[in-house]
Amino acid sequence: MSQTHDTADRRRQDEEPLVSLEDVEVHFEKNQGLFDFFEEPEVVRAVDGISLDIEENDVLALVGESGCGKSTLGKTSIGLQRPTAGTVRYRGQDVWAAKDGRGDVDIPFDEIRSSLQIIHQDPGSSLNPNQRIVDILAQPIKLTHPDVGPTERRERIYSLLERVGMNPAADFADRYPHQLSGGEQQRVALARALLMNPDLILADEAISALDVSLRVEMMDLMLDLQEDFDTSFVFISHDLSNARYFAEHGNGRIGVMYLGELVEVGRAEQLIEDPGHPYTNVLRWATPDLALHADGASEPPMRKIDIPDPVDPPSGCRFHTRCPEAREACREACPALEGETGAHRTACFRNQPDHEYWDSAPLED
Ligand SMILES: Nc1ncnc2c1ncn2[C@@H]1O[C@H](COP(=O)(O)OP(=O)(O)OP(=O)(O)O)[C@@H](O)[C@H]1O
Repeated sequence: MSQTHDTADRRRQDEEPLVSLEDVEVHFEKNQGLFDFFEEPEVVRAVDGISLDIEENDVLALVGESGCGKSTLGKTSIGLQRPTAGTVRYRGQDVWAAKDGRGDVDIPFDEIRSSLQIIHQDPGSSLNPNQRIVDILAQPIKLTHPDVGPTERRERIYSLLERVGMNPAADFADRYPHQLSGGEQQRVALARALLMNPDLILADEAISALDVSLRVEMMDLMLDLQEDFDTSFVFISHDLSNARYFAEHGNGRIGVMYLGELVEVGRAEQLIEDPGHPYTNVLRWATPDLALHADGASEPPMRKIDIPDPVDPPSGCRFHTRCPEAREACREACPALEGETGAHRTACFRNQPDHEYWDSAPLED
């Protein structure tokens, strides 16, 4: 590639969102039982029709109840899960076209994957139990900076261990993962992700397994490092108060998922204080820490508690079977996530003053 072409490509890449999802779907075929062999396989619609941009130095906290598709969406955003439809781009490069070598590939798949890192809920299972911490952390340096010698490598590892709060580093570097607490293991996982110089880290329920007293400390650490290392974070949590803390302190957004769809995205403060989607209101009600309790109601603001089956989600708006505001129109059509990318967006007809929703009959069953 010529120098001019190279610079022009780089400029174009910098103008694109860091990660951009367009109409992304991830459908899984459910495992068949022995006697279902001749039946059509059942399909779990884990993620359906999601479009979303993640910018440089962005913070996005994804919330929703268990099984709504948060992890699948997160993994799809970092190129770990191939979507069954739609497009995932990294700086404008179609991630799966890069993987398959289709078309002009400006950014190789390996480069994309190393720029998009993950830390899991259970760091113990992702750290090699047979390696000392110093060797676990040496690997990414060897990969990204093969010229760095052993002394400098050790110095870099020690300084990063101290940066993630493992002080003095010498006390931790030669231990094995099982000799660390859960919180210390999570710090090592974070240090390992940072050594790849990532543009984005997916923290998938990364604080859920920690002691409550350590959760805020870990969120603060991730946010400090987010600034220092110029990286973006997608933070997954089933707990709205943690999502709020992370998004508010990181000056970011919250995305609310319901049955595979994104139903509301917005700045943390606005989304919590003035939710646009009735399901966000349910999450607020279910999160006593927020001290909001949806106008003090003792019952959840829902018609039904049961979660529908993601194999056969309800027609129209997927929340209509539980929504206290649902009308006939909600059973018939699916509201899109209205609004500009970056603005507060809600997928609910109630935010459209001229919608036929307002003239249709309330659902009673
Ligand atoms: N590899 C897979 N094969 C089949 N189904 C899957 C697979 N991964 C996820 N699912 C299903 O997709 C749906 C979404 O799962 P996902 O883990 O993304 O949700 P989640 O919101 O992160 O839930 P949790 O908080 O419980 O982890 C669930 O119904 C899940 O059972």
